[in-house]
Amino acid sequence: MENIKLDINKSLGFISKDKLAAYEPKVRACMETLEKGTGLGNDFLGWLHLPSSITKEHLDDLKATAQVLRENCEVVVVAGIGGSYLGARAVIEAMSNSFLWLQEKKAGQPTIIFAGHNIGEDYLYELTSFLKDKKFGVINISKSGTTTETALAFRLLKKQCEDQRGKEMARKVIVAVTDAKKGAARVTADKEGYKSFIIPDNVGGRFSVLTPVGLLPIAVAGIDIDQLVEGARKMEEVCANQNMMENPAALYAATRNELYQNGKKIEILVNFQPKLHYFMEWWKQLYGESEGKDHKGIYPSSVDFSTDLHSMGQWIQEGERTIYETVISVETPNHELHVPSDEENLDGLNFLAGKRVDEVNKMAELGTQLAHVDGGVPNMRVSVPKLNEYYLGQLIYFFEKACGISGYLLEINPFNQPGVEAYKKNMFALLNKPGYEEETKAIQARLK
Ligand SMILES: O=P(O)(O)OC[C@H]1O[C@H](O)[C@H](O)[C@@H](O)[C@@H]1O
Repeated sequence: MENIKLDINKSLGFISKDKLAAYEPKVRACMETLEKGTGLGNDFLGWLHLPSSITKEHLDDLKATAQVLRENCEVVVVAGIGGSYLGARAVIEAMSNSFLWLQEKKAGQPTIIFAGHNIGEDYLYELTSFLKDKKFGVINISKSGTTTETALAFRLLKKQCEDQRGKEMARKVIVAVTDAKKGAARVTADKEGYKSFIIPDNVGGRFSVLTPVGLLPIAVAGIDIDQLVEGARKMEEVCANQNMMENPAALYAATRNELYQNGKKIEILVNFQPKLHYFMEWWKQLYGESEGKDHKGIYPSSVDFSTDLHSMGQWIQEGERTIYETVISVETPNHELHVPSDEENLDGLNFLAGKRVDEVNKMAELGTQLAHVDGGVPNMRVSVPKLNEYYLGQLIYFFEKACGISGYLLEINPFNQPGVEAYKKNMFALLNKPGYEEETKAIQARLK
């Protein structure tokens, strides 16, 4: 079977080949640091050999729990934020029919809804109203078990589920994914007797999609988690290659760092398949939280093409030249659709008649690549044979491994996120959270 492939040719006009080649020993050293666990953040390396260490028993346990939710729920609400929801959402949206939510519901195929990733009162009001006559379940996902957004949504959902379905059924259809010992989510799960899964200590949120954080909701959505893990396993093998040119993660890490050294401060991840929108969101957290430190780091951004060519295309073509693009290109769509011919040709589209829609999309992709490279935007391309679980698994591991290497190349700790606490501290102080009395006083004084 083929693998995903990285093509950096269209970046080489912007960086020196020799300088890129000089990354080989550095990249190898970063890979060794990861393997030996001798670098910064080395207590968060559980993701590195995660795919190859997942057992069949673990997958069976996840699938059995998913089945309980599938059999007993019309709707399953996945409560989580950041790394505790983006991976699941990325895979579920990539693998689901775009119009699933409008289709007639099938028994045993619950609708998946996400919550706990915002504090929008209208969002939560509308969600709880929608759930009023629904047989729903909840997967409460939080590594720390104390994240305000998620805890707040879960408080509402738990009560509603118990009120509507009774304590006993609620116990069956509420599942927790959290730390083994710490946090309020663990305390609640143990006290209420919920089925729970553990997020390993050494896997940070943004690297946790292949733990129950991602695997459970993905399995509930009816998506093949065996294949997802299988694809990741394959990439774990491919990305262990010491030869930089044969290791896509190493090559991607080296190329983006050399682009960065040449003033390309912003990476735009591009898709030409709207189903990949949330995959980009997952990727943004992975790279943004990992690399944005010590006043360094490429800013990860994303666009959905061709949609955003009609909104952001101008900026990308002619704006400040601090950007480069990484395109995720799906080689073959899962369905076939041809452009019909029309005798009258009123719309003038007969030049496309008989072509597959994807042929038009691919020419948009090629035309965009040529235009943007001409406009001074370096381009990398990750080609994906098909949009399926196996290749999504490959993509996930490829980007994770590259992120670890890239962070070490940048000489930061890619596995912590101290900056995220700043807003939380202020919010807790403003809300008079017990334990924040001093901060409350200080912040009130600032606001006078
Ligand atoms: O899983 P949780 O502990 O609820 O955390 C959810 C998310 O929020 C935090 O603020 C972190 O910045 C993220 O890395 C994390 O993924």
